[in-house]
Amino acid sequence: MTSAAIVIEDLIKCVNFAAEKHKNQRRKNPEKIPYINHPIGVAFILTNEAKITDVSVLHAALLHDTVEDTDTSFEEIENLFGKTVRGIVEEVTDDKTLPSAERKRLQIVHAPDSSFEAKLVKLADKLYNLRDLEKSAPEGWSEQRIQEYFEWSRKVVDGLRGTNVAMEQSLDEIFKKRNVI
Ligand SMILES: Nc1nc2c(ncn2[C@@H]2O[C@H](COP(=O)(O)OP(=O)(O)O)[C@@H](OP(=O)(O)OP(=O)(O)O)[C@H]2O)c(=O)[nH]1
Ligand SMILES: [Mn+2]
Repeated sequence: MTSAAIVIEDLIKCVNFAAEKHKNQRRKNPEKIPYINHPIGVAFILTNEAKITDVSVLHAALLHDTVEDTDTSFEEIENLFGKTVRGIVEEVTDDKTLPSAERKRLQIVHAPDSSFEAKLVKLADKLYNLRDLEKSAPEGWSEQRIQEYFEWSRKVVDGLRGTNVAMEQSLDEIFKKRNVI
């Protein structure tokens, strides 16, 4: 097989793995979109808008919520996709045993110390989620909760800057529209 064929085969294996893991989950918005649309959309922002070709980053984008939100373990990811991908996924995974407010605080604190690869995944994750929020918010979210998510995201993104011009510009336009500047 050519190296291009190996890369494609590995990426399809990864999309399939993420789809299996998220198969019973839906997004929280009223449309109940399949959860897998989110990790695929994050990977697509990275290829299409951020012009990222680092395959480990694309794998990590596809897998970024599997440990946080499904029964997937870091060992499983390492066995199937290698140590580099495992490392990036570990960096972008919140500790779900902590209360939500503490997880949110830690995202702000840890953002500047993240690797370049993890920062790329985090920027794309935030961009996808903020665009999603602009379209239709999760059921039960008040205007205040939506605004707080924008304000918190701004603080996380501030710690991720200097990583990718295209994504940071798109995020800044969203923050400006929301008066979070
Ligand atoms: N905007 C939006 N978000 C949804 C929807 N369905 C699920 N989510 C997920 O919910 C998370 C944001 O909701 P919160 O209530 O703030 O998060 P929490 O569960 O971690 O406390 C995001 O997690 P995450 O991807 O891990 O990112 P992060 O917010 O933890 O950085 C996002 O992917 C939806 O319909 N719209
Ligand atoms: Mn996510």
